[in-house]
Amino acid sequence: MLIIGIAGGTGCGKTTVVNQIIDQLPENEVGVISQDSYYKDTSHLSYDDRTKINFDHPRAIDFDLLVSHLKTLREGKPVHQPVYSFVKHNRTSDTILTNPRKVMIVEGILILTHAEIRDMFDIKIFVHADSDERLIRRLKRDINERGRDLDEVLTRYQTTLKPMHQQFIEPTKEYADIIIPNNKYNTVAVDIVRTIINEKLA
Ligand SMILES: Nc1ncnc2c1ncn2[C@@H]1O[C@H](COP(=O)(O)OP(=O)(O)O)[C@@H](O)[C@H]1O
Ligand SMILES: O=c1ccn([C@@H]2O[C@H](COP(=O)(O)O)[C@@H](O)[C@H]2O)c(=O)[nH]1
Repeated sequence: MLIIGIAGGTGCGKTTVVNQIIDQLPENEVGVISQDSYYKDTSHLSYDDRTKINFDHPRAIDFDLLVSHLKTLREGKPVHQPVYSFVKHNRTSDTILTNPRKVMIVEGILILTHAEIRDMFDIKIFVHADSDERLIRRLKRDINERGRDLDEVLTRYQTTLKPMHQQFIEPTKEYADIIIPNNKYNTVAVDIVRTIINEKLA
């Protein structure tokens, strides 16, 4: 199994890059794990308390479960990947049966902060977009798709997104084997990663 980790700050385009990579690959050969699925279960908190969580700090992630799922997949066994609701700020009661594939892509803002997970990756990729570009994309996406308003996104950006990015996410760029500049759509970089995957699948 080839495991590829794709990190980068919120709005840099990780999900988009992953979708572009897998779009032209055989469905049953490549699997995707999203770090967002592994936000800790916070059902014991009220909605109001959940909105106050710092979702950009590594402690918000259930890394133990993510490590255990990656190990299970590497052993050739399926896992039940949790499903997360950004609207409710919580895990749902659903899971997605995720089967082991020849190539597994793991994507998320904080995946390169965790040494054990980092060591499981055969290839580490960091997607870069400038912070103003990321903020604009995040604003549009969170208002259109995640039930937020302008004030919520800007306040969260100032209080947690920006400081957590500087403290935890940006420093992990140094672990990357490949850095993808993504201020604009980068089809060349996507093609290169797909070529590497195709070699593994051949
Ligand atoms: N290169 C790009 N140029 C312009 N918009 C982009 C680009 N990549 C992604 N987007 C848009 O920005 C938003 C955030 O992208 P997404 O892939 O969800 O980022 P991430 O997963 O890193 O948070 C989405 O609405 C997406 O369509
Ligand atoms: O309930 C939640 C959980 C997380 N977030 C934000 O999501 C991003 C990470 O997802 P990307 O797709 O990489 O943007 C992170 O910055 C959290 O702040 C949230 O808004 N609500």
